[in-house]
Amino acid sequence: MEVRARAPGKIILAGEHAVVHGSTAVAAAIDLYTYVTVRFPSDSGNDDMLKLLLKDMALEFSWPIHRIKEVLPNFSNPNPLEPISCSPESVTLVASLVEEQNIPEAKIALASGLSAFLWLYTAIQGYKPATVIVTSELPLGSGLGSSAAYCVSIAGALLSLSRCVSLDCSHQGWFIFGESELELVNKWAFQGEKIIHGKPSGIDNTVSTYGNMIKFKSGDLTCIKSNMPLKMLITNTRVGRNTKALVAGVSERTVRHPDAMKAVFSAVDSISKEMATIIQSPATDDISITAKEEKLEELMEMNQGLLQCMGVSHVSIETILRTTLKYKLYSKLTGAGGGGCVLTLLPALLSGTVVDQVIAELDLCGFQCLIAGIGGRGIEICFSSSS
Ligand SMILES: Nc1ncnc2c1ncn2[C@@H]1O[C@H](COP(=O)(O)OP(=O)(O)O)[C@@H](O)[C@H]1O
Ligand SMILES: C[C@@](O)(CCOP(=O)(O)O)CC(=O)O
Ligand SMILES: [Mg+2]
Repeated sequence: MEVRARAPGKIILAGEHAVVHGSTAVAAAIDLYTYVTVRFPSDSGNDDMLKLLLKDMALEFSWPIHRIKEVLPNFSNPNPLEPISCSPESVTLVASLVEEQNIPEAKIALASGLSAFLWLYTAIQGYKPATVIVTSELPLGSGLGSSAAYCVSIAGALLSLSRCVSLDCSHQGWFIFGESELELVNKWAFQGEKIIHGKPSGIDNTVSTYGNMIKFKSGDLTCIKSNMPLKMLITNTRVGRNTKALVAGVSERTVRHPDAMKAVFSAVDSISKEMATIIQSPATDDISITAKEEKLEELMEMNQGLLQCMGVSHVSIETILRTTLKYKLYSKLTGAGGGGCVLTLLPALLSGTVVDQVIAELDLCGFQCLIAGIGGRGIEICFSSSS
C-alpha cells in the first residue's frame, strides 16, 4: 500500500507580512502542486531506514531508524489526532540529524525542509521505516508557498496512513479529506511551517489545505466566492530569498518603529478587507467588472507601497513594476518578497497581444512568466496498492 498526496501552492493577493502581525490577508490556491508519496517497507524492501527522495533535484537522504530513536527518544508514542507543538529543543535535535546528511552547499536552504520532514514524520508515524518521494511543480523559495505545499502534502500523506484516521483505501483516484481530517492536516502542517518560516501566520498552510480563495486573520479563515474573472500573471524574478529571514527583518523593523509599523499594518488590514469585498461584490457586465478591476489595481499598488515601507521589495521587483506599468498594468510582490514572484492583474478585456508583449519584455529581462489557475482545490490524496 502506498499513498500519494498533492497540495497546491498559493498567491497572496494582499496582506503578506502584515498577516504575521495580525492584519487581514487574502490568498488563493494555484494549480501548481507538490506531490508526496509514502511507501512502507513491504513494498520498497527498505527495512530499517527512513528515506527521503527529492526527485526533482535527484537528491536522496536516509536515516537509520535506530539513529532517529537515539536522537529523538521522546517521539516513541505519537498520537496523530493530537498535534504537538515543535519545541525549540526538538527542532535542534532534528537539525542535528539533518547535519549528518551530505547536503550540497548550493542546496543548503533545503536543511530546514529536511528538518520539517523528519519532525513531522517521527511525530506522526514514530519510528516506522519508509520511503518518501517528493516532487513539485512549484519553484522553491519564490513566494508561491512551496514550503506550505510541502508540509501540507507530507502531513496529509502521513495522516492518511495512520490507523487513527479511517479512510476508504479502495477509493479510486484523487479524493478530499473530511472536515476533521483537513483541520488535523492544517495543524500538523503549521508545525512544519514553523520549522521553515520561524514565525508563520498560518495563511499558506491554510490555503494549501483548504484550497479556494480565503480571507485570513489571526488563524481564522473565511472562504471568498469570487464574482469576477480574476486573472493574474505571475512573474518570477528568479532572485532567491528566504522567507524566514524576511519575516524576521520585518519584525526587527517593527521593534525599531512600533508606532509607524502599527499604522502600516493597519492600512494593510483595510486594503485586504476592501479587496475581499470587491472580489465578492456582484458584477453583471463588462463596465462593472472593469470598475472593480480598477479598484483592485489601486489597492495592489497601495499594498506594494506598504510592502516597500516594510523593507521587503527588491530591485528586480521594482523592474517588473515599471515594466508592467508601461502597459498600464498594475503589480505587487507576492509572498515574502526580497525577490521571488510578482503578481500582475490582467483585466478581463485586455487583449492577448498586450499580454504577449508584456510577457516577451519580462522574458527579455531574464524573468520567468506563468499564468496559473487560481482558487482551485486544496490537499487531495490517492491510494494505490503498490508500485
Ligand atoms: N519540494 C520540496 N522539497 C524539499 N524542500 C522543500 C520543498 N518545497 C519547499 N521546501 C522547503 O521550503 C523552503 C522554501 O520555503 P520558503 O523560503 O518559505 O519559500 P516559499 O514557501 O515561498 O517557496 C526550501 O528551501 C525547502 O527547505
Ligand atoms: C510573508 C508571509 O506572509 C508569506 C510567506 O510566503 P512564502 O513563504 O514567501 O510563499 C509569511 C507568513 O504569512 O507566514
Ligand atoms: Mg514559505
